[in-house]
Amino acid sequence: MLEKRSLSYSDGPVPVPIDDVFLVDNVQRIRICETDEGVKDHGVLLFWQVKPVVHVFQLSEEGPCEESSADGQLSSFHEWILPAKEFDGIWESLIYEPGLKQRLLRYAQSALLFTEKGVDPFLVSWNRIILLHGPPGTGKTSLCKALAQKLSIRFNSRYPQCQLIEVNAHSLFSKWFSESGKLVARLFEKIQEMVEEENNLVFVLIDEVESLAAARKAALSGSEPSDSIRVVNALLTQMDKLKSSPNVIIMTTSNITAAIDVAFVDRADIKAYIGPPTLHARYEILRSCVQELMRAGILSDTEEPVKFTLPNYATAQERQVAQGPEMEGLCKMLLEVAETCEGLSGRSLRRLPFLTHASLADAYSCDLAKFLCTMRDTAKKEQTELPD
Ligand SMILES: Nc1ncnc2c1ncn2[C@@H]1O[C@H](COP(=O)(O)OP(=O)(O)OP(=O)(O)O)[C@@H](O)[C@H]1O
Repeated sequence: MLEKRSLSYSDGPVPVPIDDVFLVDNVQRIRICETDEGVKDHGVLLFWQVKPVVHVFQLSEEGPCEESSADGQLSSFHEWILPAKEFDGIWESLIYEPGLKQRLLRYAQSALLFTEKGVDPFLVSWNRIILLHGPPGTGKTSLCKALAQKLSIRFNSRYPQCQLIEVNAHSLFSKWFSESGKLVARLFEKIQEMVEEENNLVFVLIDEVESLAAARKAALSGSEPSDSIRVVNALLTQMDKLKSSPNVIIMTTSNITAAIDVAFVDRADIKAYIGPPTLHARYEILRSCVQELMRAGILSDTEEPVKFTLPNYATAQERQVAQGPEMEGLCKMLLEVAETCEGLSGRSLRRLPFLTHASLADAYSCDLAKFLCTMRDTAKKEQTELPD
């Protein structure tokens, strides 16, 4: 398709060409990604200057498989077959400062490549452990899932099967430590089983990893039974054991870095701070929300969904909006809302358009300018409710 049609492409979806029967019959959608890096200053590369890499995949619709303990009380982990339908589109929906997502992706790719090529770990060491930390609601868990999904697609010729095991550390260390020991053992037995199959790529996501530290500290202060410390140690040892398996990547998240077990932080190769969204990210997050409300026909006076696209941050910032003064006004308002939202998390931003809509007097007819005005007021209200 790329060779036949002489068109230029940028990152984003490409409609499946209706004149290509084979594609129409077999392909649901096509997306171009990561062209930005090779192209400087909005330049265009010719076809012979690029080497396109095509990944074809089918999403699994199986859903999560839940593992609960013998008494059925605690659910210790969820298992997903990747690429999963549920994680489709998360990568694109997460907006951070330029380069962050790429850095994580490249790191994981290098880690898998080093193992694949048999680099001696005594000479060059790497751990395949990622730690994302930062305030709540900044998309850490989603980013881990999106990264796993992306890698499962990128590496599907080497690893035709891919799984994500999502463990909630808090549930592992919650109440009964004697029970926790068994949970950890069972969990890692299961992971080990998967890892032994060399065509399997396994991602282990441990959320709220700071509860490890809490458990160890409580044990040291004597307020918890001493086997809690054994549980933490067991987990660390098991993680070390997994290190020798080439086909596993451990991803962890935490809301507070200071509290994470030092022994653990040290093991992580990449420690990325995921902070509250910058102005650029806030504008883009809100723009994608507004765009979706227009697509769904919620933001329009007429029955027809609105078809125009709001300009991106760079264009809005430079005030070079080509579509005329009305659009320039809308951009300015959206920028103002984004400025007002300073300090709000990505999660609150994605909720803001909903709260705005709920506070409208007439929910069935709302034009964009009025909506943006109300959104600014709602954002101010949300701001005042932020903790100090
Ligand atoms: N930078 C961002 N860009 C786009 N959406 C975001 C961003 N940050 C957060 N979100 C939205 O917030 C939601 C919550 O994210 P997620 O649960 O992954 O955050 P978290 O950092 O793991 O939170 P917590 O620490 O409270 O578990 C996501 O589904 C996403 O829609």
